[in-house]
Amino acid sequence: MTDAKTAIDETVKANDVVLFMKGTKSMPQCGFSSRVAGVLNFMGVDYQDVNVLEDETIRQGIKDYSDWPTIPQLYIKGEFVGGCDIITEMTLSGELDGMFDENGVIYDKDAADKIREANA
Ligand SMILES: N[C@@H](CCC(=O)N[C@@H](CS)C(=O)NCC(=O)O)C(=O)O
Repeated sequence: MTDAKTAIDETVKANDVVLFMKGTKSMPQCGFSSRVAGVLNFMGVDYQDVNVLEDETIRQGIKDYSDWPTIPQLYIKGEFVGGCDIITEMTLSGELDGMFDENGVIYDKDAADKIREANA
């Protein structure tokens, strides 16, 4: 295993929810990352953010790890869930709530409903 793959593997296994993003959860540096972090922040999810702009090997490594060409990338319990488009759709459909429920991830259901109401 490469160093990057090992580091990614350890991170997604050690944290229930991980967002590989450009920038940080408090200061995203890309609109796509900002959107996903914004959803998770608004829903009060406790997640680990990984700023790929700080490490080129992680930036490339995460694309190889998931075989997905772009960032952001959200992982729940070690499994790749999706990027910005997928997470946006899953938020609006309620599928993300279901995935959090199934995996015991704590989040604010009212906040999730508010996002859906605002986008109805
Ligand atoms: N449609 C994508 C949008 C994300 C995207 O296009 N990301 C680009 C620009 S931030 C990217 O990661 N490019 C490769 C790179 O910058 O390493 C999604 O749903 O996540």
